[in-house]
Amino acid sequence: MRLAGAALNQIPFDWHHNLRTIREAIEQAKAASVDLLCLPELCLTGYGCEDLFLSDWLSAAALEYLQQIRSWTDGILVCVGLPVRIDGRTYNTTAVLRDGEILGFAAKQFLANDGVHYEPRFFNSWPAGETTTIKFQDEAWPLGDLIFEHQSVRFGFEICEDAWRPAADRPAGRLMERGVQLIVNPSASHFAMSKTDVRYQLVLQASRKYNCTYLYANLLGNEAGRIIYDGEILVARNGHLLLRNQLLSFKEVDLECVDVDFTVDLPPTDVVPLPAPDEYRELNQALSLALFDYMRKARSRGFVLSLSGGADSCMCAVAVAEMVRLGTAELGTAEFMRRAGCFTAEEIATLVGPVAPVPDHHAPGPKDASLSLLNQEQKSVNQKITSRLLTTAYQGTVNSSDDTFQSAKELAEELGGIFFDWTIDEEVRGYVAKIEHALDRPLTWQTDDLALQNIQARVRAPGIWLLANVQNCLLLTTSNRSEASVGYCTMDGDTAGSISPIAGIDKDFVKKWLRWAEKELGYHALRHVNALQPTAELRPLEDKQTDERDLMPYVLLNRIERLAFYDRLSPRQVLATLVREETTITPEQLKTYVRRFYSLWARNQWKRERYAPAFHLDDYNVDPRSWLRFPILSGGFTQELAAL
Ligand SMILES: Nc1ncnc2c1ncn2[C@@H]1O[C@H](COP(=O)(O)OP(=O)(O)OC[C@H]2O[C@@H]([n+]3cccc(C(=O)O)c3)[C@H](O)[C@@H]2O)[C@@H](O)[C@H]1O
Ligand SMILES: Nc1ncnc2c1ncn2[C@@H]1O[C@H](COP(=O)(O)OP(=O)(O)OP(=O)(O)O)[C@@H](O)[C@H]1O
Ligand SMILES: NC(=O)CC[C@H](N)C(=O)O
Repeated sequence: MRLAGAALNQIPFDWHHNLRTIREAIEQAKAASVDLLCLPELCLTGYGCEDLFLSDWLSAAALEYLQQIRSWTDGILVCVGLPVRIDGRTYNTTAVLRDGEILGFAAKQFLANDGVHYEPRFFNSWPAGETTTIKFQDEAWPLGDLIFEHQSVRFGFEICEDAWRPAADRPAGRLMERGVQLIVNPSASHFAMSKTDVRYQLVLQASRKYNCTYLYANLLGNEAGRIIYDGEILVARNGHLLLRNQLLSFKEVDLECVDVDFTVDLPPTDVVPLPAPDEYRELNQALSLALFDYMRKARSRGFVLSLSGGADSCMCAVAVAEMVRLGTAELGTAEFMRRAGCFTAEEIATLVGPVAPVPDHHAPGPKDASLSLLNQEQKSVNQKITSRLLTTAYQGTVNSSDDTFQSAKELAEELGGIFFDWTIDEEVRGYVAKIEHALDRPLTWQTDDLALQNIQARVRAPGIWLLANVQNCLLLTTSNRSEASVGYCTMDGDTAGSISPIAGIDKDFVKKWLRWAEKELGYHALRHVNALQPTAELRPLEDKQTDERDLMPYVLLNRIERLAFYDRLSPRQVLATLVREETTITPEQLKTYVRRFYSLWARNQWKRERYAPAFHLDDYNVDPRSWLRFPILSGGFTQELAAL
């Protein structure tokens, strides 16, 4: 039997788009003589419809649209994910279609309720062993804990989270008792660095443990704004890996197939581990794809960035250039520009000649392209595209240094982005003078340190917003997770913007990634920033302000953050862990850092609530709208910290 999975890049309740990609996948599968095709979880509506899943109309519309898909399934069995609402309860299901008929709906039994997932808010879990009937017009179909048969192969479902539960709970064991040979898993499993390894083990070990064939297909791309899907497709049999695709493709449909002969036994084998994932490369691909999808789905014309020459803004700039490099390498220049949605046919023709009307489904995947050196011609084409998609500005003050200016200017030139440079001292002086006049006293660094820092960061916002508005672009804000944790940012100043691409990753990782990008991606201009200490450059230069002097070493900040909010330890436990781990810092100093972290954390929840939408990239983040909820007003750990 020829099995296929198709990763789809969907958009919440964009029926036209979602049906088009589903149809495209089915057509590709038919052309490849596929017998059974698995599409991702909830691919008909999109996974990220949020509270709309609670409305009657969304599921009703999905069932209507499912009827259109029936006629595309002649000669093939297709699994299509959609919500079904029965008696005011919504179930997360996969419809099984064949030869124009709906055979039934398998329903998800375990709902994802951790990290970025809030499924129990929208869905009800389906009880194991039960079935019901749903009616539509004059037809009725079974729904629930079902098994199916195709070409004499019995198969059943685990829908995403179903497979992440302990062996005693998950459906697989019960499916085996019912004689199933194939488990199909349609998923919407969010990207996080290194997560592919966990998924690989899950699928391979299940195929081994249950002595079965396991077919897994994930969603693809930045579906709804924050969460990225890597489009992983896996097929395993009795511990053998039969198929694993390139992840994080820029294609809308990534179909992969493999033949399995169910009439012949395959002796079980121990699972061969994957090589350790390269997180720098993974992040590069995920960030590039996330930006591309966000830009085109928001119907924007590119990005504007206040480029300080420091680590955070340099990383954001490189990410846009990498979006162009990886996207053109996989899709080809013309198709990349067409999909970006903001280039005219004339612009595309000028850069690449006559536009190819049909995308090439067999173009190499992102892995092939990610680290290969570009020829000079493609490099120059990419720079021209980047000049349309990235506008940057250095906005200096008397506190800015030549080092950061050079870093910003050279990087923008190397990437091909537009670079402007102006100073904001006049505006800062204007505001300060107004307030001095109003208060009838001078503002000084001795009395008004933070306020004088913040006004500089804020004065940078209106100009860069104006530039973004006139160009119809998204303003990138450069905050990282470490800054977000301790509120080391000026609200409505350097937080101003419409997306925060790197707010999910910590500052230490940002610095390491930039060193990797200089060496592996060959961006030589990064040598400047890689030689700099992170600094806000908001105090007079002779003050030698650095982030780590204001706060604490970033590695330590990151460790405290993880212990406190990923491992969920108490302040006392965090301190005890640090004292055990850190041999070069005194316990008294560690106590100061722990106290500083927790008080800044609690005081700055309101800032995290106001960050621009951020991508989920690491195994956790501090965004209250995706991973980590925390009260805005609280006791602030006062007693816990006093007791340390
Ligand atoms: N719970 C709450 N809900 C709502 N608002 C609350 C609040 N608690 C305080 N506030 C208000 O917050 C305001 C203070 O916040 P805000 O004005 O943002 O400023 P603030 O947090 O006081 O200071 C900003 C910090 O970020 C650092 N910074 C700024 C800019 C750039 C960089 C860099 O790394 O480049 C670093 C700077 O060195 C300083 O340490 C006050 O007006 C206060 O009333
Ligand atoms: N001179 C400047 N010109 C333009 N933008 C600036 C300037 N200084 C600060 N900014 C903006 O404010 C943001 C916050 O500054 P921050 O210091 O946190 O980041 P960074 O300068 O990119 O990195 P680092 O902290 O490593 O120096 C910058 O990323 C940038 O968008
Ligand atoms: N959609 C889901 O059920 C996803 C949950 C699963 N734990 C994952 O992260 O992949």
